[in-house]
Amino acid sequence: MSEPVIDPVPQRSGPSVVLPARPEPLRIDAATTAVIVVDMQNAYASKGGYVDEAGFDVGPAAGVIGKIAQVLEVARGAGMPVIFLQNGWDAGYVEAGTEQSPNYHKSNALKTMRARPELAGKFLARGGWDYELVDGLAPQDGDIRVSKPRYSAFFNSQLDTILRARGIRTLIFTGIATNVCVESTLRDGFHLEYFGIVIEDAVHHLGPDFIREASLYNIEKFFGWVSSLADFQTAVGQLPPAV
Ligand SMILES: NC(=O)N/C=C\C(=O)O
Repeated sequence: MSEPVIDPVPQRSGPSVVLPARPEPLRIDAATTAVIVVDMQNAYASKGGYVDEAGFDVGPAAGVIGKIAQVLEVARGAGMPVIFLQNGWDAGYVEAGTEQSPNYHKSNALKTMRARPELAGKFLARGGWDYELVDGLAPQDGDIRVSKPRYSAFFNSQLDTILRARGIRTLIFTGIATNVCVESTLRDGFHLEYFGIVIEDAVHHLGPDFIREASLYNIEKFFGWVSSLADFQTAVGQLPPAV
């Protein structure tokens, strides 16, 4: 490996490994790195969920569930914190905003429910099936769940506090959608001094395929790094098992 290895925590004390990534490899460890599972909810990954009803292709999302499960297996084995994000609002949609909020006008969930009144209250409401995490990615003891009312998990949520309180500096991103909530959260994390690494085969985009390439280019060139499931498994598998 010829590139210089970027080390977010040069003063770290415990064992660490080098994770191959684009444009450079990074040194990571279980104490200062967390896996972020972005919005793996029925809304985004299940037939009959919000994005399916809104006309997006939810089919490929199913394949991402298995990839994310493999990321979580090796991460948990090394004692790396796992944080599940869930996007949505209270059942009365107060948190979704009024016509004075851009969310009211841009959320495809809200627009679809307004256009199809029979779906009112069905999408992204806490307590409902659409808001819940998919069956194939049930949180385990010790995992952390963070709710968020907008695309970026660094606004109006506890994520930044939870990460700082644990000394987390590097975030491993998985989930849906590459080009919306994944990229939004990784970009805001960049501005908050977090090192963001997206696992390119453990994320799925919303929209045409070119938007996936565009989002990964953006992340690689300007906001973070891009790695793969296989490289993550190989690297993190070299860390000592969690006690
Ligand atoms: N999780 C996401 O990337 N969501 C994208 C759109 C939406 O929530 O309306």
